[in-house]
Amino acid sequence: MRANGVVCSDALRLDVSDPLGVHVRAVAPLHDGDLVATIPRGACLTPRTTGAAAAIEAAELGGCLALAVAVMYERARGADSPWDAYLQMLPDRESVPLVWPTDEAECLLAGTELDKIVKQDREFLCEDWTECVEPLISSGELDVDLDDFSLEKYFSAKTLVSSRSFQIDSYHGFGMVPLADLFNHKTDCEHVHFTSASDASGSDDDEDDQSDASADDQSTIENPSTSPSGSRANNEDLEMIIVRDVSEGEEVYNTYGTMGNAALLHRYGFTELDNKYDIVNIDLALVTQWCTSKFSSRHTRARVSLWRNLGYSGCTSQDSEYFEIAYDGEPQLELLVLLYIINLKPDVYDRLICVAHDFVGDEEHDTLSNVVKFVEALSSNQNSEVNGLEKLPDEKKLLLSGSICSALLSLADMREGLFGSNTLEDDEEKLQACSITSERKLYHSLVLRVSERRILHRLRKFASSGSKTKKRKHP
Ligand SMILES: C[S@@+](CC[C@H](N)C(=O)[O-])C[C@H]1O[C@@H](n2cnc3c(N)ncnc32)[C@H](O)[C@@H]1O
Repeated sequence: MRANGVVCSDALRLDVSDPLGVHVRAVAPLHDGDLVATIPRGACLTPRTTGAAAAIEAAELGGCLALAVAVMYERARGADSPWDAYLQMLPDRESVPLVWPTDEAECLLAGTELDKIVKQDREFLCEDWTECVEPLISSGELDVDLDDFSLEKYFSAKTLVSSRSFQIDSYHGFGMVPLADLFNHKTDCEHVHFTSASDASGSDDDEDDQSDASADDQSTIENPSTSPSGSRANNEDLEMIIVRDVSEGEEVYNTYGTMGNAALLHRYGFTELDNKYDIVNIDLALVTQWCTSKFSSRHTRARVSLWRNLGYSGCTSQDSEYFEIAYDGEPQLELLVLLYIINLKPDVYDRLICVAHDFVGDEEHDTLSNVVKFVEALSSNQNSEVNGLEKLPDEKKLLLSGSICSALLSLADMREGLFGSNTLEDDEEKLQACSITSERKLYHSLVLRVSERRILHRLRKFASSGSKTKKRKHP
């Protein structure tokens, strides 16, 4: 296999028999360390290598937006494009939720981590198109037809960029890499790595690209050595190297990173059953909603404020703040601390706010240790608990009082309520009956729903076991 200077080992074969997409297979056994492909950087389609490079630079387009414009431009050039043969091999678009019919996406993703994100992506991409793409084409600088750069074509190009681009190096930024993008993904079991002999890949373009539908965990080329970001091109070829033995006939997998199902579906349009990197999030807004249903709004505001003054916060993205629940159902420590503070008795809370500032330590667990010790010392049942606190073997266990566990159970119910009125078992049955080939969108959205609901189930188990093993009256 040779094209545009791309060289690929004869030991690899492209299997195109699957309607769901191509697979790369080994024709002969491959061994750890084998070099299976070299790809000149100039063969990659990037904002620097495209014929539209000057216009893209003049318009100051960056990151994935610039790459999507490059893809649309080279597609519009047809046979005149040096990437014509490569582009002809690509699907028109990847079936990621961004391009699912709006009603269908809304219905299939309801309650999942992608529910809000996909709606936001659409809004941001429409803004990008109106503010950047349309003016660039209307300026006439590229001498192309606006139809080739329509909003629909922009969305399609974005799906290819999200599912097939790599961050090449600091000079090229994101690019489409022929051949390297033929390998499918397998979590933690990949056979091949994409590497460059040198140069830094640390472009910060993606940080500027707020509208990127997939800025999470962008595929990056591994660099054994790194050098400071530069503005000149590195001419060394990119390489694909075997990192795990492959038997003859076996599919050769790459890895797109360690991603949960929401990220995989968002960016690539597929999911994996039992993906240990799955998480489900609980928004801070849901916690405050629960809190105001039990206490007053004033109580809620004051307790969140104390939690913040102690140096805590949730994870943030776009305009939301949230807490992660891990695959095994364990909640993020910050959520437990917030629930702990919410549940403090008024007199304990009043004493704590006076000294909170002094309790903020360099390490998260120092702050927690200080707070818990202080609260325990004020509590009537201090004897049995204070001794155990000296070593702080596990901060999370310390926080699992009956009231916090019951708060977690309520939050699990509220989060589950976002999925609608059917049950996890209903979704599991639907998934069993669903075809991955003919009902692809339904299948992957059900895997996502089931994965997230199983985590909530494990959160309930976590909370129930916590409240059983630790019958404490405090706080
Ligand atoms: C970089 S391309 C890989 C090559 C691709 N199979 C093709 O047909 O050209 C990424 C796309 O391949 C598909 N894909 C990759 N890994 C997959 C997997 N483990 N299960 C299902 N689809 C996968 C998804 O459609 C994804 O968007």
